[in-house]
Amino acid sequence: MLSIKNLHASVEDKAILKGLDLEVKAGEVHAIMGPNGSGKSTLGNVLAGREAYEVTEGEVLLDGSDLLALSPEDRAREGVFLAFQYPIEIPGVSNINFLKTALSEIRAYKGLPPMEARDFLKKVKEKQQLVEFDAKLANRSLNEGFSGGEKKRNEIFQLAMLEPKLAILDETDSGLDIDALRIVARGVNQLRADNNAFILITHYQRLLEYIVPDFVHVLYNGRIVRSGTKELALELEEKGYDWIKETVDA
Ligand SMILES: Nc1ncnc2c1ncn2[C@@H]1O[C@H](COP(=O)(O)OP(=O)(O)OP(=O)(O)O)[C@@H](O)[C@H]1O
Repeated sequence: MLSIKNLHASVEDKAILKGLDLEVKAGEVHAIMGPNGSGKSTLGNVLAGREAYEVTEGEVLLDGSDLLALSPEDRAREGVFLAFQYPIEIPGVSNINFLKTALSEIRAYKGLPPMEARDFLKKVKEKQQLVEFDAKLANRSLNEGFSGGEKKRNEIFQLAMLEPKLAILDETDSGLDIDALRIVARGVNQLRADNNAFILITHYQRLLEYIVPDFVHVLYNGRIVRSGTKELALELEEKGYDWIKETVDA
């Protein structure tokens, strides 16, 4: 599904990603861990196509097509979803209207007409139940005044509604409490399927107790320097990152 080869990217002329390789297949969940400042969020931002991030070398293919050639909007239409650490608030735009517009955009891109109102509402109900999302939140303005946990719930609800091919969840922030972690975990577990993939950026071994990833990668100094299974996350928890830095820097 996603193939990243020798990716180099800079922010304000500072090289952050320095030859990153990553292969993600459909049906897989990959966790990306690594010390502060190693480039984890930068990777998410580069994949989503955010402006400040300049790719200087390498390629990213999504189902064999050049992802980097697409605008951020078209990446989203192609099914790439990036959940930010701090989702924006849009007063005056209800969650439901936002999702209706987003879904119509995705369908139009695929040459499909907008969903019938009845079908859309059925889908809203079904997905609300699936991810246990409060109907009252769905009708409020997008993220306005939402608590951290409610924003997380909303993020998972958006995921459920938009059914992206590739979801990148940046959960780096230490402000997530245990409930928010559980919300994210439950949602991801419900939505995991053979035709989608997840990249979870996280500092938490704890999150990975709830979502068992197929692979764990350590990003250090702009490259993936170690990959393994969930045992690698346990090892990191126990030993910290210094042993990895020592082997890489040696
Ligand atoms: N928009 C930006 N402007 C300037 N510098 C940036 C920007 N985005 C990232 N950087 C810099 O790039 C480096 C990598 O940041 P990034 O957020 O990707 O690391 P991270 O691995 O996610 O870190 P953390 O674990 O602390 O969240 C940092 O030195 C950061 O200051």
